[in-house]
This record gives sequence, C-alpha cells and structure tokens, in this order.
Amino acid sequence: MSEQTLAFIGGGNMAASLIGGLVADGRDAQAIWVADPDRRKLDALHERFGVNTAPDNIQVAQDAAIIVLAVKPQQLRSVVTQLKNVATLSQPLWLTIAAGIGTPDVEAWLGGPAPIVRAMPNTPALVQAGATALFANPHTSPNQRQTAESVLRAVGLTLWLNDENLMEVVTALSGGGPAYFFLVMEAMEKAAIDLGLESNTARLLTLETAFGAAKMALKSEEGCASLRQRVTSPGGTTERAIAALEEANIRKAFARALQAARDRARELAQELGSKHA
Ligand SMILES: NC(=O)C1=CN([C@@H]2O[C@H](COP(=O)(O)OP(=O)(O)OC[C@H]3O[C@@H](n4cnc5c(N)ncnc54)[C@H](OP(=O)(O)O)[C@@H]3O)[C@@H](O)[C@H]2O)C=CC1
Ligand SMILES: O=C(O)[C@@H]1CCC=N1
Repeated sequence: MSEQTLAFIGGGNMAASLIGGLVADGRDAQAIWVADPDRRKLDALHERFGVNTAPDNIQVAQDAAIIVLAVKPQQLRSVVTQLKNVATLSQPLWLTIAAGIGTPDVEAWLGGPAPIVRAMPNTPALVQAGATALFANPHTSPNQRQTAESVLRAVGLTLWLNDENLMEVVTALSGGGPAYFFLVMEAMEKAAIDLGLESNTARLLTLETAFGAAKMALKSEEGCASLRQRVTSPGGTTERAIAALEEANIRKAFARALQAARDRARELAQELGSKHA
C-alpha cells in the first residue's frame, strides 16, 4: 500500500458515501481499502467503486496513512482498541466520523498521544455535495490537518471548528440534516399526490424545487427569510401555506429536533466514552 492509502474501518452508509464521492473526484480506488465483517457489503463496494476490501481490520489498517473510523459509535471503542498497535508501527492519521465520541476518548483508547481528526460529514458526500465540520486534536500537525481536509474537501464543503463541543451541534444540524430535508420532501410529495398529482410529477417537482431553493439561497446575498418573502405575495397562496406551517409550530419543531439530536450526541459520549469503563 502506498503512503496516502486510506483505510475505511466499517463499510456502511457513510463509508459508501465518502468512498463514492472520493472516487468520483478522481482519487485512485486502488489506494482505498475497506474492512467490514459483512462480505456482501465489501463485494458491493468493490463492484460499485473498484476499491480493495478485506474482512480483517488489522490487515486493512496496518499500512494506511489515514485510518477512517466509520463504524457506529457503539463499535468504536472495540475497533480502536483492536487497532491501537497499528499506530505504533505506521503512525497513521486517525479520522473519526462517529457521532458523539470525542477525540480525548479515542486517544485514551489508543493508549497515548496520537494525531486524531474528528469529522462530521453527511451522506450527500456521495454526490460531492457533502458538508463536513472538522476538529483536530493538539497532536495533529498542520500537514495532517491539510491531509484530512483534502479528503473531506473532495466530497464537498469543509469547515474547521476550534471548539470540539460544537461538534454535537454540527451533528444535529448537517450530520443528520439530509434526513430532515428528505422528510420534508417526502411530506410535500405525498401531499401533492393526495391532492391529485401523478406520483412522478409530484416527485420531480418536489426535488427540483428543493434543489432550486438551496441553490438560490447559496448564490444569493439575501438571507432565507428575505427569499421566502419574495415568494410570499401578500394575499396570495404561499401566505396561506406559510400561515398553516407557522400554526403547526414548524420553527419550534425544528428547534426541538436539533436539540434532541444534540442531546443524543452528548448521551452517546456519556454512555460510550472512555470515562465509562
Ligand atoms: N449515516 C450518516 O448519515 C452519518 C453517519 N455518521 C457516523 O458514521 C459512522 C457510521 O455510520 P453509518 O455508516 O451510518 O453506519 P453503518 O452501520 O451503516 O456502518 C457501519 C459499518 O461498520 C460495520 N462494523 C460493525 N462492527 C465492525 C467492526 N468491528 N469492524 C469493522 N466494521 C464493523 C457494520 O457492520 P454491521 O452492520 O454488520 O454491524 C456496518 O457495516 C457512525 O459512527 C455515525 O455516527 C456521521 C455522519 C453522518
Ligand atoms: O444518526 C446518526 O446518529 C448519524 C450521525 C449524524 C447522521 N447520522
């Protein structure tokens, strides 16, 4: 394996999204390795993206420059403990994407100081439209920060956080955010079908409208509130729709949703962190 080999430990949803985005960005699939206990998942990743695969975490991680920890938070501790001796041989950069679990926990499981970048990506990485926040622990060199950033920048926007505690808020906002938008799109599509539109028409109009609104907001200097008002003609139809949404307390629902996700990230750290023996 060459020096810039990326080893993914865990070949599930988020690993597939990151790998798909990286390969689409031109990264050599031969320099990407994936380990997962499920042979069918590995075969599917190989078929889809041409990456190398093996069921053995140590085999996949041992010569890698960057080890991406892409397992569920509940599996992170045992995986890191299993791989900690790899670090003494090849001194890789650890890149963890697990929700809730902080770099001090990963460092404690590794048994000593190590360069660790904690990232919170999201699944649109698959189509290079991801949004990722990154945090580097103090043992990460400027070069290693750049290396981690270049991996995530290949699949979308990257931002650095100075305060690791804010990663829980990012997890609630952009980590899980695609699911909230998918839910809104699901609901809009269903409502339009119930009102008589043919399903394919409802789907296409919903998706293009979501895409157009996001693209317009990204390109515009105006905030979302102002763009919303431009659609909302006084005495018109949108005004009635927005009034119905406000009446259903949509703002409060989103505030509660993000808070619940942020709190769950904190709970995961409590339940699974290194202080919890
Ligand atoms: N999904 C998302 O949108 C996002 C997820 N994340 C984070 O990414 C991480 C992965 O999430 P996601 O991809 O959704 O989860 P998945 O469950 O889809 O992927 C995790 C994979 O790791 C496998 N696995 C289990 N145990 C081991 C082991 N010991 N060694 C190697 N692989 C193992 C799992 O197999 P099996 O299923 O058989 O257990 C599964 O295939 C999580 O920590 C999550 O918090 C971060 C941002 C967004
Ligand atoms: O739901 C989760 O826990 C993960 C983290 C952010 C998105 N998916």
